[in-house]
Amino acid sequence: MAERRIAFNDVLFRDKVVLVSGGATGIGRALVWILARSGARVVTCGRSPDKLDALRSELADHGHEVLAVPTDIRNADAVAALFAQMPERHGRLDLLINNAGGQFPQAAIDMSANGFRAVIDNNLLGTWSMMQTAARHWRDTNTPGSIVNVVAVVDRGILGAAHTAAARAGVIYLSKTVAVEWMPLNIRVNCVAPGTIFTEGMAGYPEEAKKTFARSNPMLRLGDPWEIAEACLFIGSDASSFTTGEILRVDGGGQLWGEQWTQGKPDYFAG
Ligand SMILES: CCCCCCCCCCC/C=C/C(=O)SCCNC(=O)CCNC(=O)[C@H](O)C(C)(C)COP(=O)(O)OP(=O)(O)OC[C@H]1O[C@@H](n2cnc3c(N)ncnc32)[C@H](O)[C@@H]1OP(=O)(O)O
Ligand SMILES: NC(=O)C1=CN([C@@H]2O[C@H](COP(=O)(O)OP(=O)(O)OC[C@H]3O[C@@H](n4cnc5c(N)ncnc54)[C@H](OP(=O)(O)O)[C@@H]3O)[C@@H](O)[C@H]2O)C=CC1
Repeated sequence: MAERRIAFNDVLFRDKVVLVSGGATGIGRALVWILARSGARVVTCGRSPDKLDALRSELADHGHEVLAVPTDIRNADAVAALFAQMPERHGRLDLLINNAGGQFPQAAIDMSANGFRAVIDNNLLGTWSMMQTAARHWRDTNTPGSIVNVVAVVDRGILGAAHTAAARAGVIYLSKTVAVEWMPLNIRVNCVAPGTIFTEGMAGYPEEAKKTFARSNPMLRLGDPWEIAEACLFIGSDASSFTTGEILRVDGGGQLWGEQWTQGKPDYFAG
């Protein structure tokens, strides 16, 4: 990531302040790298201080300074404290990328109330807390802003992940709604929906399921975190200044052809 080619020039983000949630691993880590190398001042957060320390030192080894603040996006006080640090450190915020999230694969019929709630809390309520806090900051400082929410391709549901399908659909329709409500505040709100992307997050999925992930799209391969990061850069930046309320699917065509079973394909559908 220190060397990889970037599709955009290095002017787009020079001196912009960008907050990326969940930046220590996977797609978030690619985002932090690409933004830092594009000249942005990057702030990130996550629950694990150890993972954030590792990220910070990896970037520092290549001359990039990143502010990484342990924060659980489900905790409203922690989110407020995170946002309070930014003006102090960087003077402003230009772009928020809500990438933090996660779920576990399980048949909907077996989900406990608490398990379902945990995923809604993380992906819908946590993301909303970040969105609203950012919007209030931009309103109160009378400055423009841009939000990118990393969601998922929910058009055909997400088999074996009903909780996250519900949460991501919630984020998509929240985004469409506030894209209009917040336009008078000069805030754009868009979503990037990754297909199946090879990240650390895959560790929690059964081997049987993982063997089939490449067949979730007509390219017959997994996506790469960098491919999602570049899409976020495009839609979050001035390169897409006339775009708001949009969902950019980056899934190798998976919304058109392919199957994704997070728990493996049941016998009923086999053959
Ligand atoms: C986004 C769409 C993806 C679609 C699928 C794509 C398929 C291929 C993708 C492979 C690549 C990865 C995709 C990713 O999304 S990667 C991101 C994955 N990363 C993570 O999921 C990590 C973050 N996840 C979590 O932190 C947790 O899973 C979560 C937030 C959901 C819960 O955290 P919390 O700390 O609140 O959890 P608790 O331990 O307190 O448990 C709360 C209840 O949830 C139940 N639970 C938790 N884990 C499981 C499990 N593995 N199986 C069943 N139930 C689980 C837990 O039992 C609690 O409920 P109860 O009190 O009733 O027991
Ligand atoms: N990979 C894929 O195929 C797909 C991924 N996505 C979504 O893209 C995003 C990134 O996924 P990916 O990179 O694969 O997964 P990872 O698990 O690698 O990354 C998720 C990051 O979010 C952080 N995080 C999770 N919950 C919280 C929380 N409550 N507060 C703060 N940080 C949190 C994690 O750090 P920590 O555990 O330290 O908090 C972690 O660094 C997620 O929202 C994911 O669901 C969507 C579709 C497909």
